[in-house]
Amino acid sequence: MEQRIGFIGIGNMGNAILQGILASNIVPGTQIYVYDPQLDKGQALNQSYSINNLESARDVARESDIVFIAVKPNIIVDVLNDIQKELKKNTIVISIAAGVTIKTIAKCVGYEQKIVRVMPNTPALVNAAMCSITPNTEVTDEELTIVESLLNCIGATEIVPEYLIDAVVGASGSSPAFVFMFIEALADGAVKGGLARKQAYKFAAQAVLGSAKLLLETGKHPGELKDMVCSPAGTTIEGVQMLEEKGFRAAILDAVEAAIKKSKDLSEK
Ligand SMILES: NC(=O)C1=CN([C@@H]2O[C@H](COP(=O)(O)OP(=O)(O)OC[C@H]3O[C@@H](n4cnc5c(N)ncnc54)[C@H](O)[C@@H]3O)[C@@H](O)[C@H]2O)C=CC1
Ligand SMILES: O=C(O)[C@@H]1CCC=N1
Repeated sequence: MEQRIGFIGIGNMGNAILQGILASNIVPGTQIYVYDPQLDKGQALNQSYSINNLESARDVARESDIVFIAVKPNIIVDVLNDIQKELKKNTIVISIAAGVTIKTIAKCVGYEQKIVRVMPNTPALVNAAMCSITPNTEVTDEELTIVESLLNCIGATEIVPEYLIDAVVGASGSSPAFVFMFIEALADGAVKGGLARKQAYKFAAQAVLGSAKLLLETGKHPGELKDMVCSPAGTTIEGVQMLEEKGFRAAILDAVEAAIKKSKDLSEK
């Protein structure tokens, strides 16, 4: 890929995307420009890849053809206003901020600028992200394909219209936190049953990982896969009944709905 890629903010998510792109070798480190105030100026970052650690967000914007803005939502407007004059006509601005709309971004960088909203999740740190991608009308199909191939370096992608990003937040942006709570609870139960804590996390996490893989790879309905585990008069159906009694499905549905609502509220601010 010949484009120069910028990163403004390389915390959890920015760094995960950066590492995925570096590991995939689709862009050489010499074509990557980063700025994060938490890095010392000139600090060697990924020395073996020779990436460029610049002194300001503006410097990154000036050098880049595609720039990832991976700062917290509360400062993104300031960052966009700061870099706006440095963007070229064809620079693609990619925001991963939750609750910051394309309109808000366009107000800062101009309505003719190419803008893409992406909603990733923390499994990006282990190349297992799920990212939604939403381009504005200035982005061509060819440019969208380039953005997709960059994000495919950290996991799977789907293109969605902007009004569905809030639902993506509920389904995959925020949901890793819910899944970790589930794994923690599974392990607590196993510890109660006598398993050592460390082994309990391994059994619980591998069961979640394997179940997700089984669903994705077979394409079967989750209900059918659940039924495959429930032997007549067996152990599992006892647990299933307990989850139904305690309102497990309703609790998850409510949690996702709450995350979606918050995402919508943030977007409307
Ligand atoms: N953490 C998550 O699960 C997800 C986060 N996001 C979005 O990703 C964005 C980043 O979140 P995280 O990586 O979790 O946060 P983080 O706090 O780990 O990273 C933000 C980085 O921005 C840097 N920064 C602060 N001011 C800056 C400036 N003026 N210029 C350049 N860099 C600056 C900070 O030093 C920090 O390293 C947020 O907008 C969030 O909404 C989206 C999906 C999932
Ligand atoms: O909690 C948040 O606001 C971010 C966005 C999606 C996941 N984490």
